Amino acid sequence: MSGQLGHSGAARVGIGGPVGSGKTRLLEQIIPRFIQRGTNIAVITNDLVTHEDAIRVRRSGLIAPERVLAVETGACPHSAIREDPTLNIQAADLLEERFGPLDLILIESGGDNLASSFSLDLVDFWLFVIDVAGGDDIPRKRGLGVMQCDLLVINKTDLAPYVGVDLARMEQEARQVRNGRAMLMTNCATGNGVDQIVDLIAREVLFED
Ligand SMILES: Nc1nc2c(ncn2[C@@H]2O[C@H](COP(=O)(O)OP(=O)(O)OP(=O)(O)O)[C@@H](O)[C@H]2O)c(=O)[nH]1
Repeated sequence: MSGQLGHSGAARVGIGGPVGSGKTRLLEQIIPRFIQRGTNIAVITNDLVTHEDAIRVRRSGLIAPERVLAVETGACPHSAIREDPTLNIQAADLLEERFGPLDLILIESGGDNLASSFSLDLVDFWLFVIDVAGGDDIPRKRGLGVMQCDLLVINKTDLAPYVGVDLARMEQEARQVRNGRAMLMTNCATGNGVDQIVDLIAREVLFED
């Protein structure tokens, strides 16, 4: 990211990745940490034809439910975060109007494939979440999400022994593919590694110390 936001209002951070990699769980881990820091936040979730993720986050009790908006993306989840992000931009503007000045809007994408990415008209910074159980060959496949995101998150590290994944090798291969760009490992079931993600967003996106 350039150090300048491409729009007025809150910083916008996207969370994308394959179905089931742990995007919503990561959101549930991130939200209380930012609230604890005093960051004024709101959330947008994208789902194909339901509002399931938004309902889950609203019910979590982690954030005031009215600060969570759902975008229904229809057939193609990545069109709403990349090709035509109008619905998401409108949702962000609405949250800003209702609760602004906001510091941060977290935008979770619907689960998609390894080629999904966020439009920079929509977000200032985006995370791509893959998981260990999805296979240790995922970084080697050099999908757009893995390559281009601002921060690659490898989640479900706790499952490595159960799915025969050599975590150190997976990490090393991901680092090679990322060519020095940010990458963190997490266990979002327990919250291990999530503090580092929050610190990185605070530093790189919110320009806090
Ligand atoms: N063991 C383990 N389970 C996890 C971890 N992170 C998420 N899960 C579980 O994995 C499942 C999928 O997590 P979600 O957060 O719903 O995944 P998602 O990426 O939001 O899924 P979609 O929205 O359907 O794309 C849930 O049962 C989570 O509780 C982790 O680090 N370790």
